[in-house]
Amino acid sequence: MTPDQRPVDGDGPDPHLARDVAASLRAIPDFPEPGVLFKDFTPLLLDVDLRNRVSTDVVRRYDGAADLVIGIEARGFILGSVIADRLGAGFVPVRKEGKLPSQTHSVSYSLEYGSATVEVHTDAIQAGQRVLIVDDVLATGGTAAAAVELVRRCGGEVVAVEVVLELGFLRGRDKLAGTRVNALLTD
Ligand SMILES: O=P(O)(O)OC[C@H]1O[C@H](OP(=O)(O)OP(=O)(O)O)[C@H](O)[C@@H]1O
Ligand SMILES: Nc1ncnc2[nH]cnc12
Repeated sequence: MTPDQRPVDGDGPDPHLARDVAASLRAIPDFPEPGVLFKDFTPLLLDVDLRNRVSTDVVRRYDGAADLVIGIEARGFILGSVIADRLGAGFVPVRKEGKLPSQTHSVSYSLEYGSATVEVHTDAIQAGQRVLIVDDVLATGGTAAAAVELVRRCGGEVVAVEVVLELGFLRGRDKLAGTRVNALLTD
């Protein structure tokens, strides 16, 4: 049975997923600037089976519970769109400043290396829609908190923030009080 054919319901948690994801991540010192240990998840994307196990794990948690999935530019687009497909949910890109062509809501924040502004189309999320936010890494929490704020400005309801890796020492969850946060793996 290929990973895509595995049943979602009744298929219990994947007991070795966190271990296998941890083994696939690559740590690059001093990227993108001195002092940052960058966790690179591109090896995970190369591994078809592992990538499918990650999305299966997320889909199992939110099957029927989300109308939309947000992926945050750029790395959040990759798993976010796969998960949206498998949930049968619409996909909403949250993009860095100036990239979305129509009217936007906009939130600025700081992260482990620098600061940024993210935007969403004002008409992408309708009032009351249930929105799952997907990204690869939760570090300081600035990016995820900005995405939560964008959903609220549109009148949507945040179901949860789902990430592959949480850098616990940066205490990103502190910026997400009241929001369900799930990480496959915490460092
Ligand atoms: O919790 P935070 O401190 O906000 O950091 C987490 C964010 O940092 C990375 O994105 P980055 O802005 O580097 O953009 P990229 O996905 O385009 O590489 C990562 O993909 C998260 O979105
Ligand atoms: N240390 C880190 N590795 C990968 N992505 C990140 N985003 C913010 N901090 C990061």
